[in-house]
Amino acid sequence: MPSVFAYQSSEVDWCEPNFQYSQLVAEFYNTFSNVTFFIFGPLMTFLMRPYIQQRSRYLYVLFVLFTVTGLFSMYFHMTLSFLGQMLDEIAILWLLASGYSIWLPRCYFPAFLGQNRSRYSSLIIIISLVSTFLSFLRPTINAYALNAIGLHIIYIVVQEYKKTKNKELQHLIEVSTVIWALAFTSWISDRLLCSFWQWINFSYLHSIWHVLISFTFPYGMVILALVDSEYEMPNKTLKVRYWPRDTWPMGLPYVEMGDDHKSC
Ligand SMILES: CCCCCCCC/C=C\CCCCCCCC(=O)N[C@@H](CO)[C@H](O)/C=C/CCCCCCCCCCCCC
Ligand SMILES: [Ca+2]
Ligand SMILES: [Zn+2]
Repeated sequence: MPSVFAYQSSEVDWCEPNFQYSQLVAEFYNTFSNVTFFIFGPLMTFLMRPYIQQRSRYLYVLFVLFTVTGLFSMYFHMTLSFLGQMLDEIAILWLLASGYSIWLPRCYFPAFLGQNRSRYSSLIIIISLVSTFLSFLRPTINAYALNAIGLHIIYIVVQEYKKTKNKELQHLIEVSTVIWALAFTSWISDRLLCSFWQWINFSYLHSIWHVLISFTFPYGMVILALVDSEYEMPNKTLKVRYWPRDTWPMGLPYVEMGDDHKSC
């Protein structure tokens, strides 16, 4: 039984040919396409810190986990080791869990919890701990399970799209859902259609997944903050801004705290 640290000790191997450019980097493009995680993670943390300090400092955990996920994904693709795979997938699990515990609107809580967020968060922690142990039983299905959670997040967001009258929120949901759909299509194509992609000598879809899914993070943070504020901070206004300039045709969305509504 090879060591969990050993190169290619994971049962998962992506479509990109291995060790094409270096004996130290198994999948070159899949390794370095994670760089956007190291840009968006710290940048979004900096841009959204006024919101984080008003809403919940636990959001720093989510933002840090996003950056750490990119680091573990880089290590995973560099080595294709079992340790790399598990670090990557467990980081994603806890990233999603932190988002669920802070931002899932109470109306989606299981009925037996009532509207009690602290009891709900305790349930999320228990489920995440159990899932962490279960992830070692059939590691090859972990990523599919994590994508199924992603699909649930999209479902929640689409339900909120139907409820809201906020045109800017609707636009952000439309854009992020298209980005996520393109990302997931790239991910599943790399997994299931690798022989075709290798035949046409284009086996870089998983690298495209990394870049596209990293873009869902800024959009996801803004969407969930706007949705959450309608339920949890109805008297506060959030302003959507775009980095580096609002006036630029393309930019990274983030939220700023607006002036409080003074209820008379
Ligand atoms: C109410 C719930 C709030 C939850 C908010 C969470 C938002 C998280 C946003 C982005 C997370 C990106 C994580 C990407 C993982 C990158 C590492 C990677 O590629 N790992 C692969 C191996 O290298 C592995 O095979 C991937 C496994 C699948 C990961 C599934 C992630 C689901 C992300 C769902 C994003 C929904 C965004 C919704 C936008 C409105
Ligand atoms: Ca490979
Ligand atoms: Zn990857």
